[in-house]
Parts: sequence; structure tokens; C-alpha cells
Amino acid sequence: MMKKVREIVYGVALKEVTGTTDYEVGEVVFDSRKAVEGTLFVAVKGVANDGHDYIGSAIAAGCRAIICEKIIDVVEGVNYYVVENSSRALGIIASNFYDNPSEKITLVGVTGTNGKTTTTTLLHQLFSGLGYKSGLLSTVVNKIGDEDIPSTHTTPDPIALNTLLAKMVEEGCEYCFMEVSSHAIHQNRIAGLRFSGAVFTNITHDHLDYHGTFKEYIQAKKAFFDQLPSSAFALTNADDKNGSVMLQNTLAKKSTYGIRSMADYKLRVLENQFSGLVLSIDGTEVWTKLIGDFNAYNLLAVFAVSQLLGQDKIEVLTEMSKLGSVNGRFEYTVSKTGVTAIIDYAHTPDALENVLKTIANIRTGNETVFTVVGCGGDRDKTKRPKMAEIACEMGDRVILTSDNPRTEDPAAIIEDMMAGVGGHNFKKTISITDRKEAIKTAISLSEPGDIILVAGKGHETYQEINGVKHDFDDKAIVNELFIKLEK
Ligand SMILES: CC(=O)N[C@H]1[C@@H](OP(=O)(O)OP(=O)(O)OC[C@H]2O[C@@H](n3ccc(=O)[nH]c3=O)[C@H](O)[C@@H]2O)O[C@H](CO)[C@@H](O)[C@@H]1O[C@H](C)C(=O)N[C@@H](C)C(=O)N[C@H](CCC(=O)O)C(=O)O
Ligand SMILES: Nc1ncnc2c1ncn2[C@@H]1O[C@H](COP(=O)(O)OP(=O)(O)OP(=O)(O)O)[C@@H](O)[C@H]1O
Ligand SMILES: N[C@H](CCC[C@H](N)C(=O)O)C(=O)O
Ligand SMILES: [Mg+2]
Repeated sequence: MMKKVREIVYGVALKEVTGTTDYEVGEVVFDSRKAVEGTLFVAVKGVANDGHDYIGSAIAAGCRAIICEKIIDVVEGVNYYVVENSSRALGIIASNFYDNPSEKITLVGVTGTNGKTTTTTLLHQLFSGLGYKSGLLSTVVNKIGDEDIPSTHTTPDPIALNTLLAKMVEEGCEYCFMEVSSHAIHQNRIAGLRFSGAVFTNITHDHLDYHGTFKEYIQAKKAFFDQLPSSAFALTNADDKNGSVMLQNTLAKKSTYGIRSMADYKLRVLENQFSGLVLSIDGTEVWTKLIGDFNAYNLLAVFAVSQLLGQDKIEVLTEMSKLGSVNGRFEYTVSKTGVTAIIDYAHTPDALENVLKTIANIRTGNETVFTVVGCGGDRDKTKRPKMAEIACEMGDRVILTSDNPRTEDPAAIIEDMMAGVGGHNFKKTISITDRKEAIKTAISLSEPGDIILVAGKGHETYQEINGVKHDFDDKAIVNELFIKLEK
């Protein structure tokens, strides 16, 4: 499919053009290594590199059309289009190139520190249950109807994103529920998309390595709401301290949900047990398999979105009781000997605290709660001592271990975590860098009735060490060790 640059840059202000906008291209790329003749190369400033440094390589590979923020050298026969911000331009260009698929589907974006995967996955399940073919873009998996497509990011890059949206439209999806990460907002991966609605779950400590300060992190999330059109809805969590900030400058129709505060959508938690939650939503009692107060928030957000999208309340509440658990989110398994293991993706202080609070609410009191937890390498270091402190203060025994060390020394990460273990907690804490050994130790120390929380990796099926992803699956390891325990 060849298109004129003139068509693909529609909506992008061109500050300067050298050459012609009638030039035709068959693909848009933002990595010089994919640039060949007939492609349009967009030079983007990134975190580690600047695409402008690779314009020469793109041209050497045959590329004759360059979007950039400044022209460095003019090469004969090459078309240059200068824009103010090339990452923003890339978003708009990607949308145009794929014929603006987000305008042909009801697109709802969910942002927030925790709960994005859960909320979008539940929305996808709900709308499928209501009879709509829907798409999902999430950390765990992307989906077009029931078809799974592997996911590499929480929010894909603009080209991958629009390719997936276009496929959803082509295959008859009416809705798409997508996670919108703060990185994606900041890097303009969502520029050019038309959202029908946006949801804010919560904001707590994470990603300060990237955003610098908590204030900047809040601003990144808010920018998503600032970009919404007046036709969209903007739904926020009224119980979150920063929930109202999201709505300050949005043109969209404002709505709130909450359990403790005044809000448009409210619920009461009637029961919260291992068997699930019993909720009262809008005066109707709903039973669900999902566990924990934080899931009550996710479910309320799901209900509110369904109402803002005009779905029948009774049908929605009936379907909500059929919603299943989400891969790697508070998934539990019980050994034949009666030890419960919970696998959860809690990788922030707030998520860990919520999961341990949920366990505290549903435990009987006689059992020992073991927490096996680590922190990712090459990511926000300030959360390390906080997570260790929460694990110690809220559990009985703690095994500090590795998450995805990436390029860092696993022992050094644990050392950073140890800073949060006060003297009074030394006795309950052990450090074992090998994650499988750590899980094994928790299991061998446990007795019937005890609870083991394995936190941080949830659905992940790998462990990333020095750029290599080794097979590693918390769930599979727990099951394997549980079987050995029975023998
Ligand atoms: C830190 C970060 O977010 N990086 C993302 C970013 O890469 P970048 O722009 O920083 O890349 P860069 O290496 O600096 O290169 C700059 C530009 O030069 C180009 N280049 C580079 C080399 C070359 O030879 N030729 C060339 O043209 C690159 O293609 C790029 O366009 O843009 C890329 C394309 O969109 C992303 O794939 C990449 O994600 C990396 C792999 C990543 O790990 N990201 C994580 C942190 C992330 O995005 N996480 C969030 C979820 C966070 C959460 O849980 O909330 C997500 O949405 O997944
Ligand atoms: N609404 C919520 N509030 C607080 N914690 C939550 C909430 N929902 C889920 N959690 C906790 O956070 C963890 C991550 O949840 P989930 O994967 O849904 O979040 P996410 O926002 O998609 O995370 P990521 O940014 O890594 O994609 C869960 O395993 C659970 O421990
Ligand atoms: N999207 C999050 C996932 C963290 C998951 C945890 N297992 C880790 O590797 O730190 C991030 O990139 O920060
Ligand atoms: Mg997610």
C-alpha cells in the first residue's frame, strides 16, 4: 500500500520541507535499521539514542524520506520534512498511515500505577460476555476477539499500536480496551489516537527512575486526560488523593467512582474472602471470584465504564459475576498438604501493601505468611527498601530474592532492599538470590495452613539476566515443588 507523504502527515504542522510531499512510501519506520527505499524514516529523540544520529544510515540504506526536528546535512534526492516534535508526529503519522483505526472502534484507555492490566482484561472479558467482539492491549497479552497476540510492552509503539487497531477494525471488533502506561504518554505513543474514554485507577510510587519526581509522574498521567476530546468520558478514582487532578483540564465528560468518597459510581464490599468478593453495586448484590479490596476498585471501574458506554445495568451485573481471575494477579493454588501459594504481580510498594492487606483480611490468624519478593534491576531503585519494609512489617517471614536483575548485580539489588529491613526485622528475613531456591525454601519452611506470597513476576514466563530471558515461571515452579512436597 503506497501513500503520498502529503496524506500521511495530515494534521502535522510541517515547519520546513526540502523536496516534495508528493513522494510515495509503503511503510513508516522509526528505527534506521528498518529503513530502506520506499520507507518514511521518523527520527525520534529517545532515552538512550537520538534518531537524528541515524538519518545518515537510513539514507545509506536507500531511504529517501525523513521526518526530523532539524536537518543536519542535505543529501541530494532526499525529502526532508521538519516538524516541531517528531515523536508526536510519529503518533499522528502512524494513525494516518493505517487510516485512523481508532476512529472506527470504541477505544477506552486505562492509566494508573496499578490495576491497568486487571481492569482492561476484565473489560475485555465483560464485553465479550455481553456479545461484542473486542480487542485488548495489555502487559500480559494483546487480543483480537479470542485470538492471542504476544505483548512486548504495556503500551506498544505507535506503529505496532495502529497495526493492531487496524486489524481489530478489519476483524469486526467494536471495542478496544487498552493500557496506557506513563512511558507511553510521555513518549507520545498514543498521539493521534481518538479515545472514547479514559480511566484513572490510582497513582503511587513507581517509575521515578524515568519521570524524576512524583509530580512529573502525576503530570504524565494527567497529560492523557488533557488530550481527550469533548466527546469522550474521563473517569477517575475519587478515593485516590490525585484522582481529581486528572480531571482539572480535560474537555471530556467527567465521572468518578469510589468506595469511601462521594462519587458517581459507588459500591460496598459485603464480603472479602478467599472464595471471592461479595459486593453491593448500585443496590444489587454481586458475587465475584476476584479477591481483595483492590479488585473491588477494579470491578467498580469496569462497571462504571460499562454504564458510560451505555450498557444495560442488569445484564452487566449478571456478566460481572462470571468474570475470571487475571493471569498472575492474586492467583492461588493449594498443595495437597494444605499450604496456599499466591502468585501476584505486585512490583510496587503500594501493590505489595494491598496484597498483604488482603491476605491479612482473609487469614485466620494461626498461619505463617511467607513473602518471597525481589525488585527489578535497571528500574526505580527508591522502591527497593520500601518494598522490603512492607514485606517485613506486614508478613511473618520474608525471603528477599531476585526479580529480573537485568544488567544489575542481584546481590546489590537485595542489598538496596535490606536498607528497608529494620533491626527488629532481621530475624524474620533471609536473602537468597536464586529465585527458585527462594521459593523452594519458603515451601520447605512452611507447614499445613501457611500462606506463601510469591510477588513481583505474576504472569511473566522468563527471568531477564544480562539481556538474556531465561525460562522462569513462578506458577509452574510452585506447582512443580508442590507436587514434590506430596511425595
Ligand atoms: C525507556 C523506554 O521507554 N524506551 C522505549 C523507547 O525507546 P527509546 O526511544 O528510548 O530508544 P533509544 O534507544 O533511545 O532510540 C531512540 C530512537 O533512535 C532509534 N534508533 C536507535 C538505534 C539505531 O541504530 N537506529 C535508530 O534509528 C530508535 O529506533 C528510536 O526511535 O521507545 C521504544 C519504541 O516505542 C520502546 O521500545 C522502548 O521501550 C523499552 C524497550 C522499555 O523497556 N520500555 C519500558 C520501560 C516501558 O516502556 N514500559 C512501559 C510500562 C511501564 C509500566 O509498567 O507502567 C510500557 O508501556 O511497556
Ligand atoms: N486497583 C488496584 N489498586 C492497587 N493495587 C492493585 C490494583 N489492582 C491490582 N493491584 C495490584 O497491583 C498488581 C499489578 O496489577 P495490574 O497488573 O493490574 O497493574 P498494571 O497497572 O497493569 O501494572 P503495570 O504497570 O506493570 O502494567 C497486582 O498484581 C495487584 O497486586
Ligand atoms: N512494567 C513494569 C514491570 C515490572 C515487573 C517486574 N517483574 C520487574 O521486572 O521489575 C516495569 O517495566 O517496570
Ligand atoms: Mg499492566
